[in-house]
Amino acid sequence: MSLLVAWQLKDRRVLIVGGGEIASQRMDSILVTDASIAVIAPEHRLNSRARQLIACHHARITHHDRLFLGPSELHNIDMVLTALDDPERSREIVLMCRDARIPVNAADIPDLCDFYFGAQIRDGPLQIMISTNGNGPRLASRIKERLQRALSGGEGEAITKVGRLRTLLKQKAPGIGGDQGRRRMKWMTRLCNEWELEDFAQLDNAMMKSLLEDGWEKDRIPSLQDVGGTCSTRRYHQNFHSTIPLAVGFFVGVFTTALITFFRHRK
Ligand SMILES: C[C@@]1(CC(=O)O)c2cc3[nH]c(cc4nc(cc5[nH]c(cc(n2)[C@H]1CCC(=O)O)[C@@](C)(CC(=O)O)[C@@H]5CCC(=O)O)C(CC(=O)O)=C4CCC(=O)O)c(CCC(=O)O)c3CC(=O)O
Ligand SMILES: NC(=O)C1=CN([C@@H]2O[C@H](COP(=O)(O)OP(=O)(O)OC[C@H]3O[C@@H](n4cnc5c(N)ncnc54)[C@H](O)[C@@H]3O)[C@@H](O)[C@H]2O)C=CC1
Repeated sequence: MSLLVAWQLKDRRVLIVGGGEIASQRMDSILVTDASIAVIAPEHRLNSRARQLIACHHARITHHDRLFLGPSELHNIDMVLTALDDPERSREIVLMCRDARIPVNAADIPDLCDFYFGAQIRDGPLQIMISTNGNGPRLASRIKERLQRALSGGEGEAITKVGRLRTLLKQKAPGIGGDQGRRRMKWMTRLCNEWELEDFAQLDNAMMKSLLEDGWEKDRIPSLQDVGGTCSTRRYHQNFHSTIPLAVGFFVGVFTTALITFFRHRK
């Protein structure tokens, strides 16, 4: 099994060796982070996506038109990803990374990887990774599709707004730990538990202000309506869906009673 972490790559340099389909997928994944990227691969064997990414992100990606030379390529590199059609060379590069104590992923040699990629779902600050620890990559992809269907699509926006609210709250009630920190965490936890996830997406600056004034300052959790929001459609649908079986049961009951009464009267 692996340790699942969200790896921060700010101010880090990632080396991608190879320029084919898998290498271009790696570029996409690393571009989401704040790392700078070096790509070593012969120009004539870059696939169209790799070519496009290198052209569009010249401030982030530096392309070196050559085969991987040796350990000198690893100078000042924090992470290495190999995606080569040459397993022997890939293995050699992994061993060079081991010597240099640089974490490495080789797309074709799971046994030698320090970490794996996984199927990813992204929505704003929300990231979900599905790992099968090398057992079934295609199944990871199918599980991703299942999870995508279960999400509303509003989660990213809700998380962004909660992030902004937490920043405002920390400005209002600063400090790390202590009584203030405990009170802050307790209030945020209560708010996140009591509101529907989608409700947070509605928060604008004015609503955040009144949430902090009427909520945080009075040590209570106002409703979404209290701060000027409207009942979320998701909650409406959930309530609506849970009402359907009750309503059907009620009408079936009324109908059956009416039938019994009707036939009794006819006798
Ligand atoms: C160990 C790992 C190393 C790593 O790359 O980090 C690895 C290794 C290998 N994959 C191979 C094959 C395929 N990989 C995919 C797809 C994905 N592979 C991904 C990750 C990983 N692949 C890591 C483990 C992830 C885990 O935990 O399961 C995903 C999730 C993420 C990503 O690549 O970014 C991405 C789906 C992304 C998405 O759809 O969202 C497909 C299907 C397809 O292309 O649709 C196939 C063909 C069908 C099949 O084999 O299942 C082979 C060749 C096997 C052979 O020769 O037979 C090897 C090497 C080997 O196993 O020896
Ligand atoms: N992890 C995964 O999800 C998957 C991994 N793979 C494996 O990933 C590897 C790469 O696959 P693709 O991108 O489809 O291959 P590809 O054939 O499209 O690209 C290979 C690239 O490596 C470059 N290259 C080869 N030797 C090099 C060297 N010494 N220095 C620099 N660049 C070099 C080539 O110029 C080319 O750009 C394969 O070994 C394949 O088995 C394949 C499918 C899925």
